[in-house]
Amino acid sequence: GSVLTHTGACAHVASKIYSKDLAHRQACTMANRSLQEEAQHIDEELFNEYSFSVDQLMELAGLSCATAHFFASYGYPLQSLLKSPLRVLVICGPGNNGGDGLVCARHLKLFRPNKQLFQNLTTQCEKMDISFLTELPEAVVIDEVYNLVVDAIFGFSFKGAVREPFGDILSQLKKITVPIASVDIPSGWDVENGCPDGIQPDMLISLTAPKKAANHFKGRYHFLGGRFVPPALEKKFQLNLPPYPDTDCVYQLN
Ligand SMILES: NC(=O)C1=CN([C@@H]2O[C@H](COP(=O)(O)OP(=O)(O)OC[C@H]3O[C@@H](n4cnc5c(N)ncnc54)[C@H](OP(=O)(O)O)[C@@H]3O)[C@@H](O)[C@H]2O)[C@@H](O)CC1
Ligand SMILES: [K+]
Repeated sequence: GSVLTHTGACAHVASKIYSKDLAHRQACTMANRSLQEEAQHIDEELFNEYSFSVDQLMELAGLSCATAHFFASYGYPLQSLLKSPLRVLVICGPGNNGGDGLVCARHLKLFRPNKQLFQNLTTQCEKMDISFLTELPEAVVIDEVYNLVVDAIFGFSFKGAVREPFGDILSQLKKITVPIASVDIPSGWDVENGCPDGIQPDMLISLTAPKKAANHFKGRYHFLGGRFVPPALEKKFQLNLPPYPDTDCVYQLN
């Protein structure tokens, strides 16, 4: 796998009960406050009230993403992944969504920003011989070399018009034909309203709970990951999370 960072992975039918719950939750939430705010409130409570550290949650989030890609290899039959060996390009943005991408890359291999956390994640990737790119290859090169692109550029804190160099990166991603797997939210999408002209990933791994923009997701695989929400927090925010089976850290929604 390769990682591109910038400064700064099956049952097929979604659980009908869960879909209803999701619709119910979204109806409730829309009446109260925006889901971008809700995601940020849940994030704050996990850290402040429940004493989790960002490293802990990021590790679980990244592991969910890597596991979702593994499950999806059943959805993307290996023979359909013509390029051999399997190569995954993980594109990491400047925030915690990018951190999830770095963890995902490490788990997939069995990741450079300034913060110590990202430096540590980068060291862990380098020690596993995961190569780092400083520039995004041309769309034709990505199509030729990689089987899958992991989009870990922006998560729930993205807002406003996309700033460079990310606008250019997202434009390139709109031209590729290899499937894109987006971590938490397709990058560049408005967290609530989506983005009809934006990238259209084939897979979405929602973390903690699907964000409102997930209603606009048209790809084939939607997973929920991040099995770390304490029951009291789930109840408070009426998340109605589905029952993760056994020890699974991802749940396929569709
Ligand atoms: N419990 C949880 O919830 C967990 C959450 N986790 C993960 O964290 C993610 C949220 O992470 P996050 O809050 O660090 O922000 P994220 O979305 O990565 O991006 C912020 C960066 O983007 C930039 N930026 C923003 N808008 C921009 C624009 N228009 N154009 C260009 N740049 C723009 C912004 O720059 P700034 O505006 O600050 O200058 C900043 O650098 C969440 O989705 C999930 O994946 C898990 O790790 C663990 C558990
Ligand atoms: K993303």
